Amino acid sequence: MTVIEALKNRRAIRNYTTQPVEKEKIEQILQAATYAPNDRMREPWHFYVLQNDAMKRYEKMASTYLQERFPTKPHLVESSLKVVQTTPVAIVVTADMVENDEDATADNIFAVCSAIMSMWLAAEELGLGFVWRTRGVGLVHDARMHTFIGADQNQKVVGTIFIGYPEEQELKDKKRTSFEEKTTWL
Ligand SMILES: Cc1cc2nc3c(=O)[nH]c(=O)nc-3n(C[C@H](O)[C@H](O)[C@H](O)COP(=O)(O)O)c2cc1C
Repeated sequence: MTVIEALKNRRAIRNYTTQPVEKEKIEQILQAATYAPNDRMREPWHFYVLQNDAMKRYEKMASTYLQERFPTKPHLVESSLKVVQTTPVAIVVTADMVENDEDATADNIFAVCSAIMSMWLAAEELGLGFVWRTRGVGLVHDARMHTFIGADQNQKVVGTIFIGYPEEQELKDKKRTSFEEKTTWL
């Protein structure tokens, strides 16, 4: 598989089989992340891997959050929790924030985004489904996730990654705007 092919094939995969994900594959994905470009080699990422009991604790925390956030939408709460229950592995990725340096902090977040994309492509090559979540059960924008993983004060949660072997499913093509419409040649 060429890089261009992996880029074209890559999709957000949200439904998984019950097949466990081998530790070696999780490690390959984490290793891929560490090759990402990053300013001044700060390597500003950290990965919190959740499986088994940790996923159960995550589900409990997500349940409290979702019920508070969507008190009038029990179906949404239920379907969101099902997602957590049926995901074998989640990886919460943080970026280091640099005290009194907003620009360096932003660059660290950009580097972590690059690392997550590398993880996504590695998962594609390894035959694993992958989605980067921020909203809802992703809990990236809620302090509870930060507390749950035991992150330091200087770490910012950037993504909650869900990984598993993909369930057979037909994915609708997503129309992509051509680069011509998104490009200005100066
Ligand atoms: C920063 C970021 C946040 C995302 N958050 C979510 C999310 O909270 N829930 C979700 O289901 N998908 C999430 N996604 C996945 C996108 O919805 C998905 O990539 C997009 O619909 C394009 O589909 P594709 O990845 O299959 O090409 C996120 C993707 C990115 C890059």
